[in-house]
Amino acid sequence: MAVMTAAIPATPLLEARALCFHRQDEPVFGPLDFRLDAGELTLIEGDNGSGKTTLMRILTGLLHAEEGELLWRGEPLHRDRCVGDIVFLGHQLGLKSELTPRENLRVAIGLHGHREHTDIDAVLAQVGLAGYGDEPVRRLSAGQKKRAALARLLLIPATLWLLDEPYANLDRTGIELVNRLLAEHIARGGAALVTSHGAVGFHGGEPQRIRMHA
Ligand SMILES: Nc1ncnc2c1ncn2[C@@H]1O[C@H](COP(=O)(O)OP(=O)(O)OP(=O)(O)O)[C@@H](O)[C@H]1O
Repeated sequence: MAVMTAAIPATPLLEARALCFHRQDEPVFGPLDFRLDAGELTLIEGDNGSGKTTLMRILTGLLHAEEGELLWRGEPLHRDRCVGDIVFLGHQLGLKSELTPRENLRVAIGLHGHREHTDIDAVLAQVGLAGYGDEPVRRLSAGQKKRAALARLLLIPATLWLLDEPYANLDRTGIELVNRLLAEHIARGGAALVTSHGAVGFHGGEPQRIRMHA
């Protein structure tokens, strides 16, 4: 006799259920529902001011959404529980301008851990900063600073990348670099939420989309 077994849906990496955010009682966005699984890339789309950066800040624990649920691996998302597992690259790149890229990367590894089989020199070369590792960050161009921030993504073992306008300030090879890094991250079972006002030339198939509106 054949035994029928119902498929049990796997717990998503990240799930939002009826998530809403208000400022001074004015809605910024929501209710928002989405799920993100390992090996998936999702684009967050919306007009200026629709709440994309706000959502990213909520996901990193910098802001709190009073309404709705946010689950990380099936449990309420708390910053302490996902330190090192979620990394945010926003408009502020999180680099100390007096330190060199190499020193900044050492700090990042010290705070968030070190991904296996990676080293700083190889990663600097990968992002096009070979020869700039020992320059203070303040002497780098905007695009070079962005590349130094992208290098951090490669060195720490985070599963979820939150990238807010990752293509800003990058030239054509930099844009290709972001697309390649995303494709590799997704292929090794990582996940990414990405905002962009430009077209995203992601190589790993058609991404999911979240549309933000108040
Ligand atoms: N620090 C703040 N204090 C008060 N209101 C803010 C603050 N930051 C953002 N807002 C407001 O929250 C709303 C959402 O802003 P947010 O930066 O999340 O939008 P966004 O979709 O990322 O916009 P953009 O596409 O322009 O980057 C906007 O109306 C904005 O004015």
